[in-house]
Amino acid sequence: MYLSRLTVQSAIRTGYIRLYSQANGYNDISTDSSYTATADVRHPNKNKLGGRNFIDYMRCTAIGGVGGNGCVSFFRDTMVANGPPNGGNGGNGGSVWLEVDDNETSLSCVKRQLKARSGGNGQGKSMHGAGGKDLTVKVPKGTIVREIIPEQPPISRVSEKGFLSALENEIERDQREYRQTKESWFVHYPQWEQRNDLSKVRLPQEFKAFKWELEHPQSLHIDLTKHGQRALVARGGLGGLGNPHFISPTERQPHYALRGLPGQRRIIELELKTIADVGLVGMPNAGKSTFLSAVSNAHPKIAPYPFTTLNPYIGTVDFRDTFQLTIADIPGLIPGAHRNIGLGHSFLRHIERSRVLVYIIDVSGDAPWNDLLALQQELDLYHKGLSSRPSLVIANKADIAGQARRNFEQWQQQTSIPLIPISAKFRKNILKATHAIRQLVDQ
Ligand SMILES: Nc1nc2c(ncn2[C@@H]2O[C@H](COP(=O)(O)OP(=O)(O)OP(=O)(O)O)[C@@H](O)[C@H]2O)c(=O)[nH]1
Ligand SMILES: [Mg+2]
Repeated sequence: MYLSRLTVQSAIRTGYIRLYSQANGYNDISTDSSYTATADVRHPNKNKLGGRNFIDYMRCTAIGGVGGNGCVSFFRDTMVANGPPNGGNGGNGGSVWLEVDDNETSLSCVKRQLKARSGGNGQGKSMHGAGGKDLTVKVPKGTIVREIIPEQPPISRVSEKGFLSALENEIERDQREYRQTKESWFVHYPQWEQRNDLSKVRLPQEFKAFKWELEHPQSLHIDLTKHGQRALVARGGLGGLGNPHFISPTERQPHYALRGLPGQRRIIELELKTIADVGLVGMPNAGKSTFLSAVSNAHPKIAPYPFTTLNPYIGTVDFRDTFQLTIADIPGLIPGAHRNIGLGHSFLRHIERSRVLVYIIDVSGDAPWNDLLALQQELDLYHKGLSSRPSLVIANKADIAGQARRNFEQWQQQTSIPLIPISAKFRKNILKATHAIRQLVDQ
């Protein structure tokens, strides 16, 4: 059966694949080798598939709030014409945090730009500015945060010949730039820009340290794995200092104050790699979602056409002795998934961290053992050695008389991997399957 790229894409998106498949024998899709050989079904952005908003990878910019400026002000009263300085300090800018929340399942709520609030400016009468509010963004458990370091500008090259003079020029330019930037760190009293001499003013140590931190950022790589875990992704800028801070024996009435510093700015990459004890792997239509809904509290969509499940579902299995297991159901895999056929294999990241893999195979199909080999091959092509994780095979649809039993008996004789026949639809032999899975997880 040949399915053109457009037909399948639009059919999946609009749900028409059900009609299309019913007319063409949809059950053959997962096992028909011509399907895998000829179909070139690509999804440029699987996240947008079907209008769903499940997102497991994104890039965003985190920007800490700007610190408020310090204030230049002097005490004034009816009897005091030139009182002492009393400008308040600026408030610190807010920081951007990521926090794990178990109720989140996708990165779809994370905005492209995460910006915290700025600090308030200082005011006269020693009134300090308010601190900017932090921005806390909720992310699902299993989110990995990495920083993307922008490309550095090329280092200037100095020719061998005029080496010393070129070096001198460069140092002079650096000093000029430093003076200019130092000027820009201060606010002046009105019409005092020319009169203020900032050459001898020393910057506070914490400002220098913060500036150094801004210019030499530590790269970020955090794995958020526990509920409530927080990660600081962009620090808010420091608030500026009011003019009383600059009083010295030689300068009793400073007419300048320090500006607030900008917050950290980072481009970060968020990747969600779901954390579940068990990952379900299988061809489309094998009954993965039916199995998950039979054993757990999850209710994924179940339908008799391939690629019903388009994003991972996590279910929790409760045992009588309060033991709990989490199981991840992911979209079906087909041979060639590593070449982006079907839904591709990018969603395999959601079972990459599972300790145990459970293959759900439709035992009523032709040569189900070939399905297992194809799945293992795809797993290894995604991540070498992934298929050697502890695993077992659930031979589903054992209720289909005749073919299922013949296949199962033949298969059992030729394999060493544990095979458990079940009927997920009719809830048969489910307990045996869950206990076998638990044993594997316990090991
Ligand atoms: N007869 C029988 N049918 C089953 C059994 N388990 C699942 N089915 C049917 O198989 C079809 C596909 O089931 P799903 O659970 O959606 O399959 P899936 O593996 O999640 O499929 P995708 O999400 O598309 O990868 C549905 O019509 C189910 O009713 C079973 O044990 N016996
Ligand atoms: Mg499914």
